[in-house]
Amino acid sequence: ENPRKVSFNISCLKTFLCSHRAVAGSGKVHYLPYYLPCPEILIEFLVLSPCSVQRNVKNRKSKPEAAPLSSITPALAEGQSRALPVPAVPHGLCLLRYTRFVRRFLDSAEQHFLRGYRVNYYIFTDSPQSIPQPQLQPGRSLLTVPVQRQPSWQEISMRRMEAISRHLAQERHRQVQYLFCLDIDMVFHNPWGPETLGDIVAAIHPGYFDVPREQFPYERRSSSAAFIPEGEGDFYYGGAVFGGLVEKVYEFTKMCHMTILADKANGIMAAWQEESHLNRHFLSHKPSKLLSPEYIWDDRKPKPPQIRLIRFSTVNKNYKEVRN
Ligand SMILES: CC(=O)N[C@H]1[C@@H](OP(=O)(O)OP(=O)(O)OC[C@H]2O[C@@H](n3ccc(=O)[nH]c3=O)[C@H](O)[C@@H]2O)O[C@H](CO)[C@H](O)[C@@H]1O
Ligand SMILES: [Mn+2]
Repeated sequence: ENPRKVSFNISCLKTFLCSHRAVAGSGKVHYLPYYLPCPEILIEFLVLSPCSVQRNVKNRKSKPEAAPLSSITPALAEGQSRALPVPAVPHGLCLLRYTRFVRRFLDSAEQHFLRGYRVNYYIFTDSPQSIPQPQLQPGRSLLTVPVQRQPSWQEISMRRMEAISRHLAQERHRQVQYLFCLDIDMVFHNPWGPETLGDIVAAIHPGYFDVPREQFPYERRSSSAAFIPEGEGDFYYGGAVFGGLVEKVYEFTKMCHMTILADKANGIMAAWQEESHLNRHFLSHKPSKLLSPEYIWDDRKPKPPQIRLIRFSTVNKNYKEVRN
């Protein structure tokens, strides 16, 4: 079987053919001036000035450069993993009641996540003492990174862009080539192999792979730095899975953190928090690899025929109980 064969149809592919005349809010993306305490952040923010946002939208090629949807068979994935051991790091975040998801995440990752590779797990948590220390395969280790408690689930979810970029800046992961940043309320059901490695990797959100672009829940208010006008956008990407080369992920998380701070200074929170900023970023900086929803499924959704294998999926959780 041809391993490059796309495993399912995505009707939103047709949206590439649409023209993209709309320019961000007719070119007007205004940020109010605000104070940022860290000089490093200020310098980076200049990159995101209104004119560069507008230019990116205008110059956008009508076809994204994203790689075809990944559908390499597990057999090939495993064969490759033995040949090319590359260290990889999944970063999970669990604050408040989300520590309960850690064990299932780790146990299933040991079975399915990049088997045969050296892997360091980093769990970002406000409660290091409650993180289980399961037996890991040789060459794999688990580290906890303490992070501050946050006042709301929205803030927790958004702050991971800051936490990851800070952590990468400090650690300079010399040995590590690739990393993935993953929601912790998820579990591996099937192999996640080296077919997922790429410069900068995004995944198509399982709720939007078969809906027209007009229905993507992008941020639609032009006062937000995550704004995407009608008629723009390639895919709706999920916030729960992104990754790539360490340097690229560092740049990516730093940029998203900046745009989140810009919104915060303007008193606005994007429709889907950091996921909206991630989607805006990937509009002008195309991911080099796109993972199918096989890699970011949801246990509550039945498996449609287009999805061959559910590899990584959100567990069915009680939102009220874990978030409040
Ligand atoms: C499948 C998918 O793409 N999911 C995204 C979606 O909803 P989700 O429903 O998946 O959001 P969620 O409740 O899983 O929160 C995202 C993540 O933040 C962490 N967390 C959250 C709350 C908390 O009290 N403690 C804690 O540790 C944890 O790692 C969790 O996995 O939208 C969120 C932002 O609104 C994120 O972008 C998620 O990645
Ligand atoms: Mn989640």
